[in-house]
Amino acid sequence: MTAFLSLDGVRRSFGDVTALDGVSLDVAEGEFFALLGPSGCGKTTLLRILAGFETPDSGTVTLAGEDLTRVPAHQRPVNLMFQSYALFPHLSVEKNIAYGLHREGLPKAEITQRVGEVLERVGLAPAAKRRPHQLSGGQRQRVALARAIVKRPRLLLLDEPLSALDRKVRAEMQLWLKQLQHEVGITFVVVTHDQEEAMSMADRIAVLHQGAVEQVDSPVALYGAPRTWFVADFIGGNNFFSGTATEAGLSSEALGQLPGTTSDQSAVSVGEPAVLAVRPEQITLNDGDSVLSGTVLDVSFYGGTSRIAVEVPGHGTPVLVHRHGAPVVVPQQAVDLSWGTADAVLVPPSSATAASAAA
Ligand SMILES: Nc1ncnc2c1ncn2[C@@H]1O[C@H](COP(=O)(O)OP(=O)(O)OP(=O)(O)O)[C@@H](O)[C@H]1O
Repeated sequence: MTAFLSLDGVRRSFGDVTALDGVSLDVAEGEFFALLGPSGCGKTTLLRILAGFETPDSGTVTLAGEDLTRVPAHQRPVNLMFQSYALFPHLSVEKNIAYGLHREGLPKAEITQRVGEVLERVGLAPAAKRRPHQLSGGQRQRVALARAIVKRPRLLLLDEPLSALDRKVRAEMQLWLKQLQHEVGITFVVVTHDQEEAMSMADRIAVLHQGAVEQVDSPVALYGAPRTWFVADFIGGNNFFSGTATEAGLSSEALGQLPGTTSDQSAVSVGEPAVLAVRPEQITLNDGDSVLSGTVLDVSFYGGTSRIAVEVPGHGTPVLVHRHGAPVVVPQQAVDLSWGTADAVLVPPSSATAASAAA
């Protein structure tokens, strides 16, 4: 991959809080890249450093071969779309969009043409004369995006772009945002704490934890081959079992041999302490094999999927199983659980996992 945007060893502390602890990342041109992590992991600080609103204590930021680390925000070919959208309430949609171009002193005819094009692109041409308060949340969000892309930045930064929208509109906008990015070809870096949002939109995701990058990968690779316990826990649901890594999975004192595999990049060696992560949808019930036996505690039907909690003697937390369609088991029923070697991943243990797996 040829890097378009590169961060190299970026550090930033606020007093004794280390917000970024040596972050290195490469983003390709035209990529839709997500920075994902829980509150306080440093994603906003990283975005502000990319925008030029914050200076790293050390490390560099390079865009298209140019060192941007000391370049002021207004001289960067970068635009940041704020979470709050920050639209001017007294200006019409088209004037909100044109505002930045007027400030750049572009000729009127060019402004009219560019604003017209962008209004069409975001589907807001019929609403051009309206004020922000006459728009829905989704439409306001489109105005904010139109205002950002009309300036034709090389890099567009989006801070939790969909967080103000309700669930249904958000799902529509995720699709729309991805299509828009594809059409305009601008490199997007989006910050989100919502893993589903990152997974549904981004080409690649950097998972941040306590100011450091845990893993950078495609959504499918993050889900299927997490390298660390944190990633396995943060991306989707997982059942965790702790024990010792073996050639064919995990050896657990209480549960015996559990099948699993080591992901290519994870740092787990045979004979060492490890945690086995098993996705609820990879576990089958009563299919003739038995890796674990237990008793059904609870069954819930979510329309399309059933979620079954199974109590397994020797394991402190219920094992969760998802299956398509209506439930085929009932509470108190004895069940056999099974999964294949390729369906579960070994990751290095962490103190938090060891505690919850043994609880
Ligand atoms: N200006 C500041 N002064 C002091 N501490 C700060 C400042 N900005 C950020 N921090 C601290 O740095 C850490 C990372 O903050 P940051 O805002 O980057 O996290 P985040 O992942 O974006 O979180 P959130 O999702 O809650 O916005 C936090 O512990 C935060 O309290």
